[in-house]
Amino acid sequence: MTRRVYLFVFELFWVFRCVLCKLMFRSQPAEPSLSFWIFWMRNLRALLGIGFLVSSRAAATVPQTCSLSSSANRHNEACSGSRSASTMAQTIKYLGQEEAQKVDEELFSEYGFSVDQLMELAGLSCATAITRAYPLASLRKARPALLVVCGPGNNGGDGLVCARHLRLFGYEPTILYPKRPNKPLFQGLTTQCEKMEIPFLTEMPEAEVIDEAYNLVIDAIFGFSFKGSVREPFGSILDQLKKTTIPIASIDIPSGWDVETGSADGLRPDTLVSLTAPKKSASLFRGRYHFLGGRFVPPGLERKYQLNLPHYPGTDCVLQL
Ligand SMILES: NC(=O)C1=CN([C@@H]2O[C@H](COP(=O)(O)OP(=O)(O)OC[C@H]3O[C@@H](n4cnc5c(N)ncnc54)[C@H](O)[C@@H]3O)[C@@H](O)[C@H]2O)[C@H](O)CC1
Ligand SMILES: [K+]
Repeated sequence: MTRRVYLFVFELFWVFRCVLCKLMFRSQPAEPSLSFWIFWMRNLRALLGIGFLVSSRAAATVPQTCSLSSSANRHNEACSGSRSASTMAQTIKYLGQEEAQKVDEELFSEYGFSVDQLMELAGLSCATAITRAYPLASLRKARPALLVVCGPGNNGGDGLVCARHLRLFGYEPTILYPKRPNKPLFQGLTTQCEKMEIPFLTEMPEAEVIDEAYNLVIDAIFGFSFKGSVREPFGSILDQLKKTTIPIASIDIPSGWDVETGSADGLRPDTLVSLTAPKKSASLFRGRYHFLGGRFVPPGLERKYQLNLPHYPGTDCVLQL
């Protein structure tokens, strides 16, 4: 600490000298090198760090300071260390259906989010997870073609957003969207995809055609509001998907699975992207990649539902579990 104070005084002196030279002689002392300035900034930051440490110790009642973003990475690293240590001891919570719906409702009613906001973040998380699990260079077919199957609720909306981002990431998604809700949100998302020149299919291809034409299927049919036995046209669509051999990436829940108890003869996705927090059925997921996405949970909501979410690294919107 004494060394840091000494350095800081020295650096202040240097700056003062520069200013003085400039004013008195309209000249500059030997130009400090870039490495000098980096050195100077680092130590100034270190000194400010000391100040922050002292003031945060004094304010011992402030429970969590990790959400401060601009106190440099050094602070974030310190937080991530302590946070991951604490979350390692507790395990991430797997939500039941009702609880998942309550968390969702509270995000809108108590925390002021809008659906399209969260859908955008959820869809971006899914697209990012897909780029991690299936990078463009790893795809087997000459064209980076993907099939995105969208259902009638918000899970389908996540699929549309995901497709749009994947298009921007260099993939070639094609969308099947057989039941389109008559709401401005979904109409807007559909228009955006059309304007991104993403083709829409009018009917579900046979499993062999899918295997031939695409590298991956993105399953955005049902999420945490799915209940009962599957109604048409989704029964036939899921039957085809079960027969495909290319990987399936499911958004939030493998479609057709009971949200809590899964399905013995349902889809077997290769990837699952759980949004906000995994649902109970995710414990039965046996694919290769399980990601957590939807990095938008406010701390109060996380505490209330004891979600024990793991720490997302840096600015990532997705985390492999
Ligand atoms: N908080 C978050 O994490 C967010 C998650 N998002 C995504 O939203 C879905 C949940 O959306 P919701 O609209 O509530 O439900 P679903 O998409 O699961 O589908 C409802 C839709 O499906 C029909 N349906 C239900 N059961 C059946 C059935 N047995 N057969 C046929 N059709 C059925 C129902 O009638 C509705 O039309 C969540 O999983 C996330 O993916 C948000 O995007 C952002 C916030
Ligand atoms: K799904």
